[in-house]
Amino acid sequence: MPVQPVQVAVAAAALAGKSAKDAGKLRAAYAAVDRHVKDKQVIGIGSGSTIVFAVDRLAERVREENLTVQCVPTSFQAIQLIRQHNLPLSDLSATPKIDVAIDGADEMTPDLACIKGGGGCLVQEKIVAYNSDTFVLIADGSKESDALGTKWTRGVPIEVIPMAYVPIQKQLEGMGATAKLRMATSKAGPCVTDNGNFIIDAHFGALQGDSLAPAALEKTLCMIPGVVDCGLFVGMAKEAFIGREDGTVMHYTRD
Ligand SMILES: O=C[C@H](O)[C@H](O)[C@H](O)COP(=O)(O)O
Repeated sequence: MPVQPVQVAVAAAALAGKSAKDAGKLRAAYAAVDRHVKDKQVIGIGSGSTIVFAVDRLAERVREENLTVQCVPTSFQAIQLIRQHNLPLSDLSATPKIDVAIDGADEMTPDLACIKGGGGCLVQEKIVAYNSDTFVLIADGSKESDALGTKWTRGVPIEVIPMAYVPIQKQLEGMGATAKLRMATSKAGPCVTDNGNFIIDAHFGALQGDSLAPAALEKTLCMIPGVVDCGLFVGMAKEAFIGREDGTVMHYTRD
């Protein structure tokens, strides 16, 4: 897969006080917004910490260039970000065809397969990505990986219907995974998603080999009754911008 460095113009003030990791997220986010956002587009807004920088830059460009855009959120967090920046909020009913969706990733391989859902948002993210002409990942350099499951070892997030979580957990354990029900922080009990479901984090080790290859595992997991979707996104992203700690931004493209 082609990968090459790209130039990104970022004002020094935007980087002031940021850690090298956050600066990497910011540069990646700015690179994606600057290359992909155009007037009159419908834009999918992802979730997580990296997308915050993308929405900042999007709002700046909308103000400065007087752009007209529609923003389709992938989570409640994204709705809040869109509203806080006074950007036009849309949804898939009003604007079912998205021009470009931009979103973060927890781990990504050079073929742009990735694990998502570390922040509990994956189902709406996958729907928005699927309905986009172009799905673009943004991340800092810690997310680059040769094999999924080797850097992000908390497990593949799997969103499940609450009444089915125990049999699904047992099935995942039978497949050799360490499968944990994700618990909430600052609330007693399980983490409840924006869709009212639970998340099981299933760690299988490196996702390699016939049955554990990301594409095969994604299909297997999504076939289990009670599974709504999983955080494996394979063959979806067309491009990724990765901001490394040395200040470079690498641009991955998939043929
Ligand atoms: O559930 C969260 C989403 O999938 C995020 O896009 C993913 O976890 C990456 O988040 P961050 O940008 O904070 O690394």
